[in-house]
Amino acid sequence: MAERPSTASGDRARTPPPSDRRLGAHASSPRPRTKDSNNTVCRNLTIYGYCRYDGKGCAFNHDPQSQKTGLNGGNSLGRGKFNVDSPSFTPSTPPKNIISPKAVDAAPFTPRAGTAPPPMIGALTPTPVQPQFQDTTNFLMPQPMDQQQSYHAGLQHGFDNMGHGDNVFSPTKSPLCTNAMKNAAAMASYEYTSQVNPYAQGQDIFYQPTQSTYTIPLNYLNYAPIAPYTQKLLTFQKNIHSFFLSDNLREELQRKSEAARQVLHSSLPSSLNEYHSLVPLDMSPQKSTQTFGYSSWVYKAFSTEDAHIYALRRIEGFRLSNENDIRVVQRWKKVTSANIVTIHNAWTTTKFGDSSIVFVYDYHPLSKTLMEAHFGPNPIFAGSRHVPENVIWSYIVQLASALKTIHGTGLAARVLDLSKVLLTSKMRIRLNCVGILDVIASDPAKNLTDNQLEDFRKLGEMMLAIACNSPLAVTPQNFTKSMDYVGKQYSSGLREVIQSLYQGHVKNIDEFSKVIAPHILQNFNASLHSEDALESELHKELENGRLFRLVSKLGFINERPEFDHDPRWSETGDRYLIKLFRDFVFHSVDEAGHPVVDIAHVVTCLNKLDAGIDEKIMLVSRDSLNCFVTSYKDMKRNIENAFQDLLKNGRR
Ligand SMILES: Nc1ncnc2c1ncn2[C@@H]1O[C@H](COP(=O)(O)OP(=O)(O)OP(=O)(O)O)[C@@H](O)[C@H]1O
Repeated sequence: MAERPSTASGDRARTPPPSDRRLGAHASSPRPRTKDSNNTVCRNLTIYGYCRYDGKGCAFNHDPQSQKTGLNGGNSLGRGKFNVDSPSFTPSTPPKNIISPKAVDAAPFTPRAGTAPPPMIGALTPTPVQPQFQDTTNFLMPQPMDQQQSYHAGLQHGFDNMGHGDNVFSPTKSPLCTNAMKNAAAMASYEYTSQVNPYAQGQDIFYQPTQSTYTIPLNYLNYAPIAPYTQKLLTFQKNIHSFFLSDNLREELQRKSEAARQVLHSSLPSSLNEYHSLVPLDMSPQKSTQTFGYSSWVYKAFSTEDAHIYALRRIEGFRLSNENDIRVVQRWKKVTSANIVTIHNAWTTTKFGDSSIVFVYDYHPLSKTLMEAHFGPNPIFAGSRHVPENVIWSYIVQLASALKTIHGTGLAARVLDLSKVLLTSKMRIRLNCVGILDVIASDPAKNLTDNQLEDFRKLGEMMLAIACNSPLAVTPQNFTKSMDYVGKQYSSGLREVIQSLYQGHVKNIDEFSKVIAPHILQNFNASLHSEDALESELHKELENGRLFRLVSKLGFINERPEFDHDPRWSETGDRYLIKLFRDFVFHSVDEAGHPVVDIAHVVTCLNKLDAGIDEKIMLVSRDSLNCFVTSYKDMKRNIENAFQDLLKNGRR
């Protein structure tokens, strides 16, 4: 058997459509039959002027003479019976129905259905097929393609390979797939057409197009998962996790969402400025005045201005003596860093029955302070003998990043303390309560440089406490013992960094950044990995959102009670097919009549429907007496028409 030409240069024209390869060698090939091909001028000559497979297996006619003389009618070059040299056409008898000149005054034609595509008669009228068609061998034979179709399919197939090469949704290969499904899928003849542009049907309220034209019909709707791939599966293997957000991430997000929406009836003020529904976040009964010199309280609250959730920190019993002190908040508002909890506002209030000052910060649900995370009742590294070194480096790098921003703005953090650093998600920390001390304890005697040096010293103290797993390790009398412990458990690099921070040898953030540069790069790499993983997760949900909209459409259309008595709604025409299609997608049964619950099948069908591909499907009536052969493309149009009908009468 001559080898089939298939190159990237356009000769792919004769590459069989995917269905051929998928269905095996017995499926008929779209290659031209020898008898016809001898006479048919090779299309590559027409397009490229030559055929690189001339004499190497291409079965078409490559004789330039035959093109000139119009062999086979010469129609492939437009030089057949009728061409530019033909004499002009004069009818031998005058036409009977001549259009009257009055027709010029006729009203212009306005299509009733707006821009909706014209219905295809064949598709609107389902053709009952007798049950003997269940002999699927009939369907295994794809229609022979003419040269034009073949060329088109070749191009389309080449394009399709870009995003769909692995055929991840081939139901015929799915291990979960039943024979009933396989039969239906085997009937498929994949002839992707260039007309399918799912976003170009401007009537769809779910897919409002932003651009009206595409030069290439991009097939956006084929599912193509992106790296990183957590599991190595074969192309035909799929599991439920490949379609949805991972369980752990989903649970974490759900729990955060639940915490954010929590409300509580309490004796707290019902509102503070534009904030309402206060929920206390500070559960510890002991109030320490160590950081601010005052007791502080934290509440979650909703804003009436933007409906976002914020954390309000109240400093109890503070009386503002100088109005200018609060202005520094404006400077702090401009300090934006991924490692700082952003401050938004501050004002004084007497609503708590005393004179307090309230600072507004971003709210990070379910966050813990480093003090709670490492020394609270459920420490995060309870199982291990000491905190892993990479965790401590990550803390150092993140807090150095916060200090770089703060010091670079001409400010000092002044709140580096284990109880003022929030762990907002895994290994992700943010410096909290920035700006408070500049308002309530402005100290003109201490200049900015002193405060910045103090920031480094405090950072050293925090890291020493975490490395030794004890807040008491930082006292001057324990220092030598603590450093010995760090020297034994961790690398000399970490020991030196902690020691120089603690002893005040670090003078500025740029110098310090150079010392920890290798760890900054390591952290940067880790955060890019994490970003990739999250993007991959996001990508899965993107597909699900689209499919959910499609399922919603089906739900809107099927089994509408108000049309129950209208036989035209669900038992005839398009809607009947939609109903059967719904059965095909969701209500499949295996050979023994048992329900098939296979989400891979559902996702596959919905993706194909959304893409509106030409693949054929067989829909069987519920009494099994009739079968209908239709295509996803027709189903897509039917559903769209039915949905548009609903919209015409309904309220949105
Ligand atoms: N911006 C915020 N978003 C979400 N939760 C926060 C925020 N700020 C603080 N919290 C939470 O509120 C709780 C109390 O925080 P706080 O800073 O008062 O710690 P603390 O250990 O009680 O300190 P102190 O003893 O100084 O009051 C902590 O569990 C913390 O996670």
